[in-house]
Amino acid sequence: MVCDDVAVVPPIDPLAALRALRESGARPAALIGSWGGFDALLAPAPELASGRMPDGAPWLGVLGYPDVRADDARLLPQVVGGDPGPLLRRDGAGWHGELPRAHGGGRPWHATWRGPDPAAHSAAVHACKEAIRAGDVYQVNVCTRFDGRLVGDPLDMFCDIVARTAPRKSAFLQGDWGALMSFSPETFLTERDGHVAEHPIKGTLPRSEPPEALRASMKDVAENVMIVDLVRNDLGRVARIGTVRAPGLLRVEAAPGVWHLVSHVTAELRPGVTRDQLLAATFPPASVTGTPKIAARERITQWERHTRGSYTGAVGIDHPVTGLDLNVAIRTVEWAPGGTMRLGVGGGITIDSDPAAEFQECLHKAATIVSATHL
Ligand SMILES: C=C(O[C@@H]1C=C(C(=O)O)C=C[C@H]1O)C(=O)O
Repeated sequence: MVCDDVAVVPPIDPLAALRALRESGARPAALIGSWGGFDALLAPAPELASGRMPDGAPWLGVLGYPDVRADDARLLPQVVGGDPGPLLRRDGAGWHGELPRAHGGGRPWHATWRGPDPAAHSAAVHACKEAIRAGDVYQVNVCTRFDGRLVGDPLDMFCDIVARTAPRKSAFLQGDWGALMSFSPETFLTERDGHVAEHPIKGTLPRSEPPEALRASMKDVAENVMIVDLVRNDLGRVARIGTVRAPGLLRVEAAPGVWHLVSHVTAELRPGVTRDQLLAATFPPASVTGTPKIAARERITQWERHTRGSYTGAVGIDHPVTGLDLNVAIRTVEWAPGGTMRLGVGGGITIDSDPAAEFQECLHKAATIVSATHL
């Protein structure tokens, strides 16, 4: 195609399209990777408001982790969502919807991060192992946090990190309340025509290790299977009897910087189950809480030093063209106007956990985000 100074070619790369939408003055949202049968969904001007949950109408947004520590306030509202409006969608056949005609270039940004406190994390891991020994819990996902500052527009940080790392389920949301940059590899929950699925991840090794080592690790396999059982239990509360299945167990998949073990659990919803009931049965996600779930959530609030915020909640969409499709909001950066950022990291703790190795695993999970600079 021939371009001159004035001719403008519609961008076909979703990240270029996202940047072009910014030039039009709107505050676009984006879901990029694998979402409801599409590899990119762009909402040029979504109507996002604090507190709006999925209720069966078209919805795009974030559901933050519900629990808070009394001494650590949230950075962003717990729930932000609303009507995505017209969606630009890209699949194997190309784009559906009219792409912006503007050209959207990148702008420089600079992020600085302070890492989590190893001693506090280690204390939480020890407390967890004691609780497992006492028979209170079997596994708890124990988390900590990086704190950061961004000079620049979070949209540019999001685009550069997605371009470099291609997470399976990345998402970008923004508003007066702040912004969310989600670089998640994990699908939490999908639903379409009564078919429901969860794809829990549990088991992690850095990409420098051979992937076979993950399937050979008793600890990682046990961690995953415990969470599959919890997911089966969660879905069983809203599924037709006899329909909960685990058709794929312990598959090794590549994610930015790490290998993961991924399992797949499916079910048929009982007729009449509402979005509210489905989320009440399954949210917050099994893989980022622990088992038994209620006990694990109580312990998390005692042992972790930080309110998780959006981290370990879910980001996604509920729409006639995609069905319900939510990620687990891990590898997810919260940004508040002014530049403060938070990035939670954590992992499943079992009786076999070594505190130092668990801390190292947190660093591996964060590495592709906290080491990123403007390209
Ligand atoms: C909690 C995180 O990840 C979760 C814990 C995992 C593990 O323990 O192996 C793997 C994927 C996630 O379900 C995180 O990335 O912060």
